[in-house]
Amino acid sequence: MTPHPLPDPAARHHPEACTIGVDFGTLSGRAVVVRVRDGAELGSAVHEYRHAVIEDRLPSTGAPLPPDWALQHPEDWRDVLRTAVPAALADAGTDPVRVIGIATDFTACTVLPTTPDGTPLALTPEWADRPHAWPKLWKHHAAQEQADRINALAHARGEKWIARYGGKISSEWQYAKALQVLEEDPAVYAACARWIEAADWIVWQLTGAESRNTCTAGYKGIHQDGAYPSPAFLAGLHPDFADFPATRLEHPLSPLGSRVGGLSAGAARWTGLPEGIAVAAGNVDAHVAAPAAGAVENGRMLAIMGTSTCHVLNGAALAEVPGICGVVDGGIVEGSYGYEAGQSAVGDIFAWWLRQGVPEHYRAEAEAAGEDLHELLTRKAAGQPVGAHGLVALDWMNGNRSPLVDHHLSGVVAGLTLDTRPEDVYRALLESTAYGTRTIVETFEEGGVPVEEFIVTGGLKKNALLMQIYADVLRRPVSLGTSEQGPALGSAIHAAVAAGAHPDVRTAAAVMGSVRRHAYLPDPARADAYDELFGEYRALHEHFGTGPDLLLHRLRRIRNTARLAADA
Ligand SMILES: Nc1ncnc2c1ncn2[C@@H]1O[C@H](COP(=O)(O)OP(=O)(O)O)[C@@H](O)[C@H]1O
Ligand SMILES: O=C(CO)[C@H](O)[C@H](O)COP(=O)(O)O
Repeated sequence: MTPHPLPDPAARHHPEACTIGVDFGTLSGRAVVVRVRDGAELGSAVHEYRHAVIEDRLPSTGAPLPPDWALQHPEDWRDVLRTAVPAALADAGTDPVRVIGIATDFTACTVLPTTPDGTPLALTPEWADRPHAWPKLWKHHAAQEQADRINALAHARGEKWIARYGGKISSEWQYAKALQVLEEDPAVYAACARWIEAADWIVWQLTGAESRNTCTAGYKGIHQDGAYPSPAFLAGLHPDFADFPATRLEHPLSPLGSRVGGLSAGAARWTGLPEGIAVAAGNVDAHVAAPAAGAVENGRMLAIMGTSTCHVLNGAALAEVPGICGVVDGGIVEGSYGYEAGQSAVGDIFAWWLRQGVPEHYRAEAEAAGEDLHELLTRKAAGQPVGAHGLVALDWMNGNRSPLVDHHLSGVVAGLTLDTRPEDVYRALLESTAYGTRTIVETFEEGGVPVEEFIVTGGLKKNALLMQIYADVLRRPVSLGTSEQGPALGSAIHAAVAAGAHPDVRTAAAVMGSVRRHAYLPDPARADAYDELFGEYRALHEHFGTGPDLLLHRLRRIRNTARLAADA
């Protein structure tokens, strides 16, 4: 077969030159085609993962999964490349020859064990029946016990890096998950040649060669000051864990926006793109969005609001802020310290209430009105005065990522009466996530990292009531990234840099990114009313989230014991 002619280096200067950004979210992958000279989004497509989030049963055997597990299927990710990319090209009507580069971003820490050539253990006949062989999605929360031990030992040994992660490493990140595999299925751990973020694995699928990016290594892999945690520290967790980084992580790290290879012939066939075009280093679905939404300058916090929310923020100086997810030099963009915090469930909380708390006649009403349930409940909830429902909720249905870093906490709704309606609870849940974000903003400011602007991107920015609630609760304007696919646009921007169309991410962001500043302004009267309710939220936060013997932990223990006994 005659190989594809390698792309003409001059192609990057063609006025219709474009790049592809592919955003791998929790529930779907989204591809966009973006013109590099102005950031115009020429076309897009979405592909829903066939297996969505695997929480109940292992796909290969049907065996029940233990509580707090969350897996995904690697073929669902490859399907995005085979379907959403060609569909986005078709939607754009773009000749593939105009595409000069592709970049991807992924949820993180979504991590999987592979063979030396990158084959997921989950897709091998020998290991497919073992739950620990499967990719652990970022929201896999069954490694909290391992995370607790990691944190206790890090503080006991005075590890310098622990302060870079707010004083606590999350059970959602690479080490707790890997330690859980080692302790619960050592054979799988032994067969694992590479423990790799899906953000890097998908790039491996595009180029045919392994690469590792600085973003996931820094925020999820505890790579700080040029090194991973020491063998002495790791041996203190488990004697066979001492060489975990050296054997399963070690690889040269590629900066964000760098070219890590050319599109392989196989990936060219999947995607319909020219073989050899630039492929950018992998990235995280939150951090990647900063250049798309005017958030590369220091002090501009970007909230990527979807299933969960990530708050990414650049700062001029290194500060040790308690309870954040992490700070990495150049972790968002070169030249700044990149800070990350987050809420492990936001859209997921609203989806839960739509599934469980809405009566059938509401569904019928929505269908008759041609609305989805979010739109119906939002419309019903919009008119009531602040506080009229008498509710305050804790947005911890999937644990608390920041600032408590505890995924065995759970949600609370206070103030329920026999008159409470579904839209009242829906609104209280919307508000609870705003209170959680205000707690994070205040944590950064108290920690010495200024937050001068609050910008939103992600699927939730379309909910006008939610955005106005955030402006009122935060007592500050809410700006909006204008793209409907912020992370995917961010990836396309990184692809443009990798392809040489722009010299660096900051320059590309100025040309290709776009933000609608101060789209929502706080209403002083509502903001005053929310100050009182935020005070009640903080009282619940302290009561249920801090202290030595927590009711929510006891309930989690009782729940898990009962479920495991029932499955035995
Ligand atoms: N109108 C809406 N108002 C509030 N939440 C919404 C609305 N529409 C969808 N959602 C929530 O958005 C989440 C999906 O966010 P999205 O950014 O599209 O995906 P991902 O989290 O995979 O990146 C779901 O949890 C869903 O419940
Ligand atoms: O922790 C993350 C980034 O650091 C995850 O990627 C994020 O929480 C999940 O993304 P989404 O809510 O868009 O599905």
